[in-house]
Amino acid sequence: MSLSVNLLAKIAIELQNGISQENRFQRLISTLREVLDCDACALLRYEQQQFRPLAIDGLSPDVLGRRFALEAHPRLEAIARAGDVVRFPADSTLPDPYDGLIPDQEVLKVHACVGLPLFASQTLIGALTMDGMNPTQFDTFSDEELRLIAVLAAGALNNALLIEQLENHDVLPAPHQGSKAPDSEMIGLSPGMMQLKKEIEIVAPSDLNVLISGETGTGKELVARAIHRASTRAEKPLVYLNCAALPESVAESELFGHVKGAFTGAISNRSGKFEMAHEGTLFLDEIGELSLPLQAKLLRVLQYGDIQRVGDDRSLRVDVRVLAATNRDLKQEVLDGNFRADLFHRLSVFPVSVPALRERGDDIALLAGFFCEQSRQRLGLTQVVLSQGALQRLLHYGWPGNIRELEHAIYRAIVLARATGSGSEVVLEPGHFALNDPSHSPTSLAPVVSIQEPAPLGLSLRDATDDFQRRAVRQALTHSHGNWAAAARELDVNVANLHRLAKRLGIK
Ligand SMILES: Nc1ncnc2c1ncn2[C@@H]1O[C@H](COP(=O)(O)OP(=O)(O)OP(=O)(O)O)[C@@H](O)[C@H]1O
Repeated sequence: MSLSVNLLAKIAIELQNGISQENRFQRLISTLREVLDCDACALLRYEQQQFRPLAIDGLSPDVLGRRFALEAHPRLEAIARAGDVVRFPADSTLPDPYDGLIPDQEVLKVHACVGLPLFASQTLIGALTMDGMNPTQFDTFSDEELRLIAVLAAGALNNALLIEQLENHDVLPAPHQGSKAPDSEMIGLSPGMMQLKKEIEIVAPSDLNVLISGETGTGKELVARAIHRASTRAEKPLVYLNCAALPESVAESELFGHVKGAFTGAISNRSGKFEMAHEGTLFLDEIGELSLPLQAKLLRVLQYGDIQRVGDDRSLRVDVRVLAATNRDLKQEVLDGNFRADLFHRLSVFPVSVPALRERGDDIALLAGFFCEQSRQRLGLTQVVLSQGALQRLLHYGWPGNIRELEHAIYRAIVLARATGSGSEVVLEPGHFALNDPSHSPTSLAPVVSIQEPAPLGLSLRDATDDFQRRAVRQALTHSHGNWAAAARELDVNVANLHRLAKRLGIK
């Protein structure tokens, strides 16, 4: 079958109809899959040397969260470089980015594969990929016909992107709104995440202080980065300070700096985080851990916009936007007398709440795909596939440690699967995930695991050490009913160090 005028007209009309719809990309891809009779079809956006799936049909849901770096995917690189229709030979040995990701096709052997680069004013903006299990599936379509589809799809994609920009009120991208760095992209399409992204867009260009709340590991730091990146201060520094890891003795100097001789050890003048963040943004992580005396000093800066270095009488004016994050219920902390009400109101001019992973539905699949692809590259593997069983397991787990826990779980599962399997293609099965808490409630603690159990075989020394430390910390937290100070005493470590360690291990 070749494309009749009627079929081409159908594609054009469907594309046009879909443009203003929210699911515009999905409509585009479903029409193409039907008309071209593909087994799998994807529309990818090209940005910063990587392809990002915008819509997929016939592919595993986690593909939507994967990011395909050009350098790591020779087929996609060929499409990006070609400038025209690319028909891969059915027996091509170039690895296929969708190998193992088409349901019921565990291994993509001989198959038909066509890639269409999409251009707007000679700039590559995306690609369409089509896969068919019948090696001759696309032979009936001429290059001319496929080119026509590419032109129609490129037009639709470009229009949709323009509409998106207009809806976001940025007709032309301002310099400070440059594309996000690939490693700080916020993955997620669930209603909660879409709402959060909207709120970030609204608040970023204002100069308001923002209080970002959410459970541990939900991505509060990522939200802070996104706000800074989309603000008028983007070209200036974003300075980070974790209030939980701040020993009381040096906290004031860390925040406001000190002058030479202010205290023993102050051998020279030193600027604090506020000065470093001048004209930029200061991100105060775990603000709920700040002591009451320091809260009073912070409030002063927010009120009057000046600071005093420790040991100095003079005031320095600073222009800093403060973003603060907490996983505590700060309102409750105010009621309990642990947090100043006036500071709370100053910080939470615009409160933003980051949803827990268990409330994000299918985002779990997207994030799992994102971390599979990230770990695949990190470990130099050819392919990492999430089996249906494993995906179901992830979807039904409570994720008390949220995205950080998912990220670590995927990485650990891949290391395990690699150690027990052979070759560089890894399939993650439910057994590779040690998730013990399917009925998580927000107050439940991490599962109790005996630290006597040996580490799983096949882990590197570093992974085995991490595994042991993770168990020890969890056990101490269980004994202390979640009281970090008591857990730190049991483990004989400093509480700030324990917070840091737990964060690195994905426990908090
Ligand atoms: N939407 C997301 N897409 C991709 N990665 C994410 C997303 N949200 C969080 N992450 C990743 O999860 C990890 C934890 O995120 P982050 O440190 O921002 O969480 P947090 O809420 O600040 O945690 P804590 O309360 O412990 O400080 C990071 O590696 C981050 O890159």
